Amino acid sequence: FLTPVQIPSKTKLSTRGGDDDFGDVSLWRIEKVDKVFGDNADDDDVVPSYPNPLSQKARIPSSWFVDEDDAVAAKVNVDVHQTCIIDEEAAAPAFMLAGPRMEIAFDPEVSRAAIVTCGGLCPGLNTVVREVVMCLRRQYGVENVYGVPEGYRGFQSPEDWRPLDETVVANFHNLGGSVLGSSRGGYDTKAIVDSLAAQNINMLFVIGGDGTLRGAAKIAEEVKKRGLQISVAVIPKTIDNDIPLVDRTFGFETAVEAARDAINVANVEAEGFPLGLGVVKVMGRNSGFIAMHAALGSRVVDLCLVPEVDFYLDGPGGIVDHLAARLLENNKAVVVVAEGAGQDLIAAEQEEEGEQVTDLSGNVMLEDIGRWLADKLKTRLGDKLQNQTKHGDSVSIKYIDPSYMVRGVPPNTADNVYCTHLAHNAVHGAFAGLTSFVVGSVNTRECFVPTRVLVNKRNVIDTEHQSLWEYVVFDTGQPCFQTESDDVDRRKDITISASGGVVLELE
Ligand SMILES: Nc1ncnc2c1ncn2[C@@H]1O[C@H](COP(=O)(O)OP(=O)(O)OP(=O)(O)O)[C@@H](O)[C@H]1O
Ligand SMILES: O=P(O)(O)OC[C@H]1O[C@](O)(CO)[C@@H](O)[C@@H]1O
Ligand SMILES: [Mg+2]
Repeated sequence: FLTPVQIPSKTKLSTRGGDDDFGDVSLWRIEKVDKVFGDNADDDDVVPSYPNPLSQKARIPSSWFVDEDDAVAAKVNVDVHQTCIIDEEAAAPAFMLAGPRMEIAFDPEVSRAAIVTCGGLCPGLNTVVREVVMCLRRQYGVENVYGVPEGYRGFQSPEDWRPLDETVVANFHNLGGSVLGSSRGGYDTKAIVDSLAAQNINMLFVIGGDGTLRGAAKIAEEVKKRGLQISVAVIPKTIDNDIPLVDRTFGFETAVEAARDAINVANVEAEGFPLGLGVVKVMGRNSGFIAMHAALGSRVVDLCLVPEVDFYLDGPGGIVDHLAARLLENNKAVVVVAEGAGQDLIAAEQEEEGEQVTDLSGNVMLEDIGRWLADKLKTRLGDKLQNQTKHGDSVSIKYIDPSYMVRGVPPNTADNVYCTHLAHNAVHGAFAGLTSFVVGSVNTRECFVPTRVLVNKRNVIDTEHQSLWEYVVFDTGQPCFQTESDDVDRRKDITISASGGVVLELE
């Protein structure tokens, strides 16, 4: 599946020296997603082909259709002297460009599709469902589209599946939460594929986060093992933005706006009281993107704590000194703490290592860093600032945990537009006969990323390169807790995700 794109040997390529003629080199390798009808040459012969109904519509220009080898480069920073990659190993993958193909692999008249929403609720879930239905029915003429209720476990009760059409979903894009319902746990590969086969489904659209994606990869694998022709398309969803490689997940920006509102209230409270200290805890599980973006967006934050950067309370360079100085200087301060930050500090205080509590999906439940931090700061700053002010004020802590307020809201316009891109391209990918792919924006271009490239990886804040995190440290003036890691080659290592993230390999 690694088809190097050969450039004619006479192509002149500027390079840092040596002769200009490299002979045949691969400019990049295109990561091709799996095909529903088999991924080796013999199967290609049997891949059915139908004209895309879109191409029958007079007003659609042929330029709207995408060719097989159109791709999106995953790496955006390359060494300025190197305009092509000679060493195959160094070659960054490029991902297949999303979009409609002139020829499609499924007959729309007999296609039957299922849509499922899994994991935590997220602004935009219903918009994706709406747009998958609209694209299937209006652009491809598919009659039978079903909504699977309550996440993966809904496959076990096909009698509860909801027929979806343009009328049913008309107002979905204005609704928060999931009209179909979601859940955690309840995953059973065999039961899911049995149900897909029994209901003659040939396209499955899975909307979920990192956990859902792991499940979808297993479904696609089982489908392939059984020789079934079912396309499994994943639309990545999570307010945490912890899906790697893609620029962002839908719902994230809406959640950031809601978190920013909570931070602004904390600032109002902090400004309204002598030595007011606003402390805000925000969701994001093991990544700090919501905290980082909301802190930057509000511009009133003196300290932003994220899971990716360890911090300490006491002593030189600790957060207590930093906040004490800010409170004495401005008579107020605001702290944003991501819910996954500081878990090591809480664990260090617990006598014996407790049994890790997990949710129904196996996610480790987090300790409440917000309350823990507010309590610690109240005592430490109380002592430190005692009698430091004219009226002998002590610190006045205003603790805000917006919790589900950041994800239960309807999607903002930017997320609704993004959901439309993702949903329609998931349908185009399925009709192209592709499977086990995640549709997402990489360097602002929608493409199909093979699910296998994303499984067991997490998008985390990039604290090593010129990225958003640097602006946080500049803007808040907070202690920079990172040690200088000199083994980072700043030129070649890149930030793939536009939200200032890099890929963390999970063990
Ligand atoms: N490794 C796995 N294999 C199969 N299914 C999984 C796996 N991990 C999670 N799932 C299933 O995927 C679904 C969603 O997972 P999870 O609850 O972790 O939410 P998520 O998809 O990560 O979304 P979010 O992070 O936004 O909550 C659940 O039904 C869960 O059982
Ligand atoms: O929905 P639950 O099970 O309460 O889980 C909350 C978690 O879900 C998320 O909203 C999405 O993963 C996290 O940010 C948060 O920690
Ligand atoms: Mg998750």
